[in-house]
Amino acid sequence: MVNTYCTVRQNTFKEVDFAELSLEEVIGVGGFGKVYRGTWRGDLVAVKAARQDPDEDISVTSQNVRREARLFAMLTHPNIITLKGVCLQEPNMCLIMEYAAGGPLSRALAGRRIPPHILVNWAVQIAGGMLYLHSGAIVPVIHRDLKSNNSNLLARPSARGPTLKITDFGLAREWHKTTKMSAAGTYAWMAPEVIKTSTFSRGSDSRSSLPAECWDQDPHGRPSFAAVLAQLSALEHRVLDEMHQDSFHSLQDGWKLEIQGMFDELRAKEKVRGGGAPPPLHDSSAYRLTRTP
Ligand SMILES: Nc1ncnc2c1ncn2[C@@H]1O[C@H](COP(=O)(O)OP(=O)(O)OP(=O)(O)O)[C@@H](O)[C@H]1O
Repeated sequence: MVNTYCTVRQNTFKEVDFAELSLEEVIGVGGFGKVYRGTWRGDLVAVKAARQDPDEDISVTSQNVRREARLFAMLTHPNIITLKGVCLQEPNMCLIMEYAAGGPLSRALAGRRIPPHILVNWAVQIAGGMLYLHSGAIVPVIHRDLKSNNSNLLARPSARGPTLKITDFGLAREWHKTTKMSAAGTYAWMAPEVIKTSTFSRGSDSRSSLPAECWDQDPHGRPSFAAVLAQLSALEHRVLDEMHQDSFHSLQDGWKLEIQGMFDELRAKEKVRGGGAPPPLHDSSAYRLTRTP
């Protein structure tokens, strides 16, 4: 039996014995490795197994798992997925997380039309989680890969106002250690300065958000998550009282066309620069960059 607490600087994570885990099915595959639904001590959990790169020494994989676990373990917020424990037994190194049964936000958004007040509430929850990461956590953290695949619903979207949880801290970094680092993230969600110069800041996280000022080319011109949250909270009340669902959905169709146009333009520019046409946006794996620290 392992079950000890490992304290590394101020961060503590619970070490779990692999024999205590029961893995049921693969629910997704990310840059870090496969994610399984499983059970641990009677609770449903999501188990994120570390992928072992054949060209990489196992000690490097172990270091990466410890780094993600240390950072993840110090985060406590209703909109951040909870890390329950870590298995450091080679070759079964994995993170054991609270299970979000409702699936990724990307899937919920691609399905049926969601009423505007629920959409705005989801945005409020994400902004709340991001504000905590940037300003409320023991050490401020930059996520670096905020996107709809990395926001999971705790329950099915049909449930009334399900809780949203931000996941995937494989690329996240403590703020004081983060300015310039190797490119990592997902192109479609990246801030321009990250694509051009690999320079990260709190502003590069808020680029993945709304309102329109978040799209400012200058990261210093983008609002903080405190400002984003204040605007969204005010909007949440207005939407419920004033917004007619049909007019909202036709607005949404307009935005989709506008965003599609922007991406078509980007693809065309990329083609002119000689790199050939980038792959279609729905092929998100093609837009992944390396995970090197
Ligand atoms: N705690 C969780 N509960 C339920 N499902 C989860 C949980 N964590 C991750 N998943 C699911 O597992 C899949 C893979 O997640 P992961 O965060 O590893 O990769 P990703 O974000 O899809 O890709 P990448 O890591 O390359 O950015 C996603 O579909 C996600 O919804």
